[in-house]
Amino acid sequence: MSAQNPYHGLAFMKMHGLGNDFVVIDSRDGDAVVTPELARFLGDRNRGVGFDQLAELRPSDEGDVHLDFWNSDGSRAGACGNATRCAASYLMGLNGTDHLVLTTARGRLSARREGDLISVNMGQPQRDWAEIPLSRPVDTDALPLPGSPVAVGMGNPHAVFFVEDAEAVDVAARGAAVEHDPLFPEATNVEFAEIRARDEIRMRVWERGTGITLACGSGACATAVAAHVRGLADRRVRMEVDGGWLTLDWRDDGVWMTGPTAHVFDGVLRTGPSA
Ligand SMILES: N[C@H](CCC[C@H](N)C(=O)O)C(=O)O
Repeated sequence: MSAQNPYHGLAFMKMHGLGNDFVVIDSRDGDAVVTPELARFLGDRNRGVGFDQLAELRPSDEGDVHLDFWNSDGSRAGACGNATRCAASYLMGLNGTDHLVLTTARGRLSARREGDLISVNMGQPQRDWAEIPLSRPVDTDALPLPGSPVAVGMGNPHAVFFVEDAEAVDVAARGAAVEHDPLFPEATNVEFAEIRARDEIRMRVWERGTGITLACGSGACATAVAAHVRGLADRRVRMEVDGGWLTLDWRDDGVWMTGPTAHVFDGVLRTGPSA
């Protein structure tokens, strides 16, 4: 008989924001447990649980909670807006509060309950964003030209392409081609945005380390920033992603993102990656 797996008994929660789905592990009271192997195991939709990102809750000296994020390929993500909103909703429920402060790799983020929705301030876009000059020879079949992307940092990298018709984009082919382009030394998340009006954008996303997802909160923030920087949209926009609608508002104190969250079920592992 084989020895019991060391992850036997590990409790987790399954949550999503607009179908951007997460496994959330609350490790505030003990040691951190997540490793790249555990992330890959839990992220496997056939042999594990399945998620777009894994979030681990840790104690925080500077806020109510600290969050660490992983992608389903085991890589780390510096930011995850929808998982931040989900974790905030969970903790607000536990604490009986409508406001809290979360710390992540990029710093302190404020979250608020707004009726049924949760808002988080994802901070200011990082100042290294820029128009990317695609001056070197480009394989136009591989990159979604015409139009060079706007690179926006929201604690993680994003390349936002503006397109005439977001539905017509082959997100899997184009996204995968851009994700590991040498322009992006840390690889990149890739957004395809169609401007419908100055206050409405349709966006589809290819996430670094995960692939197509139904929503990407930091990507939605990056898209709103990119659209405003290009002069295409106001600072406050509604955004339709594959999983529903978000509101983005680039204020003086950062980019606020508002939308729904869902806590779907809780589970307990019986097995895990082999030790
Ligand atoms: N779904 C997340 C973003 C994940 C980004 C991740 N794929 C990365 O490697 O940066 C969000 O709601 O912001």
